[in-house]
Amino acid sequence: MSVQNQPRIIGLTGSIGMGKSTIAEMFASAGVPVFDADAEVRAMQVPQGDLLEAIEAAFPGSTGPAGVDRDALGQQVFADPEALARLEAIMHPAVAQKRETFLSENSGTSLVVFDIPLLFEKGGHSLVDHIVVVSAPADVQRARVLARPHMTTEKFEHILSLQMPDAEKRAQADFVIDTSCTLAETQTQVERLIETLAGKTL
Ligand SMILES: CC(C)(COP(=O)(O)OP(=O)(O)OC[C@H]1O[C@@H](n2cnc3c(N)ncnc32)[C@H](O)[C@@H]1O)[C@@H](O)C(=O)NCCC(=O)NCCS
Ligand SMILES: Nc1ncnc2c1ncn2[C@@H]1O[C@H](COP(=O)(O)OP(=O)(O)OP(=O)(O)O)[C@@H](O)[C@H]1O
Repeated sequence: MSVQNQPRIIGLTGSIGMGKSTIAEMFASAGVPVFDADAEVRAMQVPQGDLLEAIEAAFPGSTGPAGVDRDALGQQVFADPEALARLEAIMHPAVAQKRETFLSENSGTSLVVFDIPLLFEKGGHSLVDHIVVVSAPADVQRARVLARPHMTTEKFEHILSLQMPDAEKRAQADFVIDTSCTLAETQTQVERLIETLAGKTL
């Protein structure tokens, strides 16, 4: 939670394919600094990335000249809860450290966003002041995800089963942004939300 001289923190989350990354970009273009947990994960998995060695040690053969082979590692860990927990134990403390650095770099700002896909699942909701859940009807979500390369119905359904159901996320949200409308309409929802939160006292 924010303390004096710390920015107010918006926790931005949502299940696979709901439009969270798109909304995060809208916050960033409105001038609100965004901490992107997924981008930090990816940055630590490229060649020379901070965690390449640790990942190779835990998952032999999962890295190469192009860094972590995310498709292959994804297939392995999404199929095996113990392996996923092992990967998370490597990634999450490192992401937490990057988040602290981001906060100290933005200590003069009034509002920041933590874009964290697994905000509820991993207890990150206790770190933030306002929870924003990005949501869309299940059929819209499914169509978006199945249109992605390397995605199958089985993989989509399995990832969904690892995530808290959308209805539960919405029930715990302070604000819900619906993305089943046009991008322009979503943009308006984001701008209104920033106005609301900028004027709000905790
Ligand atoms: C396993 C990896 C390599 C697969 O990469 P890939 O590019 O194939 O998939 P991507 O990252 O786009 O994830 C696809 C979907 O799965 C979800 N997902 C990712 N990690 C997890 C997880 N640990 N538990 C549940 N869902 C997850 C994402 O939110 C997304 O909706 C990658 O997801 C990873 O390194 N995950 C572990 C780190 C992590 O927990 N990240 C979450 C943010 S801290
Ligand atoms: N009104 C809308 N708001 C947001 N996204 C929309 C909207 N209409 C269509 N889309 C499209 O839906 C897709 C949402 O993908 P996005 O990567 O933002 O989802 P995500 O929730 O971050 O997914 P993941 O959890 O898998 O990373 C994008 O291709 C985006 O252009």
